[in-house]
Amino acid sequence: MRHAHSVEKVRAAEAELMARLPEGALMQRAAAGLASVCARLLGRLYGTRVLLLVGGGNNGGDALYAGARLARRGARVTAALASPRIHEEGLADLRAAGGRVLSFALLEELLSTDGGAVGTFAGTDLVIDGLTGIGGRGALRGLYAPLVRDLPEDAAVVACDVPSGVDADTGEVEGEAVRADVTVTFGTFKPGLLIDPGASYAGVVELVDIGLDLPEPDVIAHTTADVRLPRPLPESDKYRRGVVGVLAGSSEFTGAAVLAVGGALHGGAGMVRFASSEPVVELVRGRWPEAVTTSLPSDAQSLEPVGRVQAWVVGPGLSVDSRAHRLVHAALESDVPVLVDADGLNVLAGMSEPLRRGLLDRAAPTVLTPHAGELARLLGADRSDIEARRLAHVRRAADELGATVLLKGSTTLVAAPGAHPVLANLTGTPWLATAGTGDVLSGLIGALLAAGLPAPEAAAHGAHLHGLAARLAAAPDPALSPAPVTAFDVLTSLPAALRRLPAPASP
Ligand SMILES: NC(=O)C1=CN([C@@H]2O[C@H](COP(=O)(O)OP(=O)(O)OC[C@H]3O[C@@H](n4cnc5c(N)ncnc54)[C@H](OP(=O)(O)O)[C@@H]3O)[C@@H](O)[C@H]2O)[C@@H](O)CC1
Ligand SMILES: [K+]
Repeated sequence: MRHAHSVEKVRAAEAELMARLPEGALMQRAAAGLASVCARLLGRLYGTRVLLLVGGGNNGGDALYAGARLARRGARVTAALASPRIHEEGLADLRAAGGRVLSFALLEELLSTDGGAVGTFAGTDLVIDGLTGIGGRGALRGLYAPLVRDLPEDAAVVACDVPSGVDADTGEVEGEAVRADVTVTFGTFKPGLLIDPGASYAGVVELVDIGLDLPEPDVIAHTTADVRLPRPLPESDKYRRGVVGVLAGSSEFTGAAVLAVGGALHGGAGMVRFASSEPVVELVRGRWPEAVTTSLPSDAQSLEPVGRVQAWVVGPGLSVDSRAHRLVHAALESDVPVLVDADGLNVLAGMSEPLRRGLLDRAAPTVLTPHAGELARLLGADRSDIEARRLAHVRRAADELGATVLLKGSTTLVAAPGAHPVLANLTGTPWLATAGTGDVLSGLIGALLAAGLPAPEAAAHGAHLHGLAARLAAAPDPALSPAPVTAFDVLTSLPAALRRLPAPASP
């Protein structure tokens, strides 16, 4: 499990530790960790060319001390000073170790010429980015932005703590930011390293322990070893493994129903009950004879004819007409966990606030699985604002809507109401950005809810498995390059993804 803490918590833990350590000891721990990762990446240090991007804060200090360590082992180190104020002891140490310095004035002049710094930096083997760390705020200013634009293309880039230009707390990137191959982060992950767009700038993240004593994390991310599902016992019958009810599809959209039912079946449901209008039912029955189906008349008021279920999935391809409204109402008025997706969310977004609040105020858990556009409609917010500030919005949505909210995206986030850590799913892949994959996900999470998993876990584990399945579908053989996948490929790769999980936990 990866833990990430807010800047505020990191600063408090640092202050507490620094009070007990000799002056500068913590920075030396950070610099030693950074230098050792760089040395490992370079393999041979003697004669290699290292460029330090040095900002005006302690992040720059880390880079200078790490550069001095590399210089003492034979590397040719140059520090580009991007601020008129520089960590003095760090700079003195680099000079003492034989490092070269490109002063602020010279750098300013260089960056203002036509070719910028590109020519001067040519031949660099490794760049250490020490412009901003947890103290970085907003778009890069001054020399920082043009410097980042002029980085040598062939060099490996190692970010110190956080890629400069990425907001450590949120992953927001305003304008320019360093694209790192590796980020060496200190003490704990920062939320911005796990959440896009920041996560996509961080490359491989290496954690260096500097001895911080940290409280509860703000964001967590699972590895596959953390995804533990209940084990079906020898005496488990289909009811104990969980019966999922799927309410999906309309005359306009039929495929979503097939995919959602398939997601539930491949996700390990003991049984899937499916209900919709007759033509959709026929299609689902044709593809999944194992599903138990019910044709509902368009004016059906109750879900009683469908039979007893342990969780409902409502929404994929449902349309937003009066029938869709009745089905969403009926599912949410039940006493079992409900997942609302796609058109189900649009139905909720179209309701008056008091009506929606009343429906979502239920004893059993509710999971909502919007993408940014659907969440924007639900919260009355701007889609681009949701994309840029995903963490804040998913937290707010969970609290305001009183439900577990899974916000889809290249890093899918899961938040539950209250002060719990938000989960960032790291298995996502661009291959998942294709029509119908969301329908598979809703069926899959429905199966996990029906199996009795708490809502946040069902959503988190569902997202993990779904991403893993997409990766396996895109590249079944890791030696081959990945190929585009369809939602159906993701569906049929779910069993392979499930086989990668650790041995299931006993209930
Ligand atoms: N504390 C500790 O014990 C330890 C801390 N450690 C290290 O310290 C780092 C935190 O250091 P920090 O607090 O000095 O902040 P930092 O990230 O260097 O940034 C501040 C500088 O950046 C500038 N700046 C900001 N935004 C900017 C922008 N958009 N565009 C341009 N400039 C911008 C800002 O300028 P100003 O706003 O003051 O003009 C200021 O000069 C942390 O990430 C870790 O690496 C480790 O050694 C372990 C021990
Ligand atoms: K940095």
